Amino acid sequence: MSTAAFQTETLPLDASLFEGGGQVIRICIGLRAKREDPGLKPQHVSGLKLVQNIFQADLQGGIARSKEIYFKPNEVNNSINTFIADTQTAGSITLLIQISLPPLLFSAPPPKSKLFLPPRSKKVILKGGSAVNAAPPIDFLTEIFKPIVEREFGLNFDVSIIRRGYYPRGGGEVELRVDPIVEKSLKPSNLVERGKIVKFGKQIVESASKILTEAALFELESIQFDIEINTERYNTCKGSDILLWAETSSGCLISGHALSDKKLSPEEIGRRAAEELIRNIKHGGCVDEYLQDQLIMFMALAEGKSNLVSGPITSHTRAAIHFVEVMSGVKFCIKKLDSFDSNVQDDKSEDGNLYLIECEGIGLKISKQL
Ligand SMILES: Nc1ncnc2c1ncn2[C@@H]1O[C@H](COP(=O)(O)OP(=O)(O)OP(=O)(O)O)[C@@H](O)[C@H]1O
Repeated sequence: MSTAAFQTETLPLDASLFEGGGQVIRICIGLRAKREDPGLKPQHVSGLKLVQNIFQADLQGGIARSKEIYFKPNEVNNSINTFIADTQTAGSITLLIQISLPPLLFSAPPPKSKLFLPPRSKKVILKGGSAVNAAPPIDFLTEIFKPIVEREFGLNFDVSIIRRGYYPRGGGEVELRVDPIVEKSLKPSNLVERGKIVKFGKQIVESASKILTEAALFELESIQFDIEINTERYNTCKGSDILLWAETSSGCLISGHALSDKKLSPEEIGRRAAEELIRNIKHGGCVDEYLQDQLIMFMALAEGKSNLVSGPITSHTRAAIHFVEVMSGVKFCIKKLDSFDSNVQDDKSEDGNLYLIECEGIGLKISKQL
């Protein structure tokens, strides 16, 4: 494997820097420290164990509440094609996907002969919560993250939702199937043009209420309403959530989400999702406040220069940039854009807080061993 600038020596990492959350573990198998309840949560342990299995890694301290871990990856375990990760709780399934997707993309053994056979896809069965607080809901993964990373970076994976599951019971199940990439790198992304909104979409999982949807749509009327709305609706008796998104003429997808909460009325939940979407539309960037940090690792792994125009830089993005830089040697540059009118078109940034995030990726590649 061409590991370019990737670290091969033992690297001590201080996971209390920046956001200091589970995101740090997912990026570089570090630790979450700057939290009210520091140490590993069960869902982080499940993620670590999954990656430990993929890499046949040496893992020490991989237990709940641990404040220090040692992780040393070895060869990819190519004798297993289906891995299983079960949070045993309503731990987020999508955060398990966040930790396992990059390693699975580069998990194929290097081809040994000139005769090139595509590697078999890897499957992971994931169990836990499909929409939980402070994590991507599964619909964000399928409707926003997947189409953007597949198009921008040239990778492929499939996600099948077998069952949805909510806090506190969990019980959700998702199958992830990843096509490992061999003999090529990820291509660099170029998300700089926001374009005009051409479509709104919404995905609703609800146990009872139509009010939730109506409230969200009412809120959306304040921005624009003469466009097609694509609705998907699912019924489940375990919980509800709503994902709204806007699609633009240049192919950007921008989301707003809210989860059911006993303390909130359905109107309030619908309104929150719409407010989040409107906030993310108004800044004029090409991604919402969540996709922003989720693209950083792929930008660093791709071959060549990636550009991303986004709204205000989140603390998750700053954390992702810091740890990705430490692990890969890639340098990110963030420039404030004073005027980017030609790219913002009808949706001008409210406060001019548009930023360009750039980096020259390392072009990680699994190459032939001849
Ligand atoms: N509504 C949402 N839509 C899409 N992505 C989301 C949403 N809410 C949170 N995320 C993403 O979930 C990830 C959360 O990372 P974070 O480190 O905060 O989580 P964590 O593992 O639960 O850690 P901790 O428990 O320490 O907070 C980030 O990548 C963030 O962008």
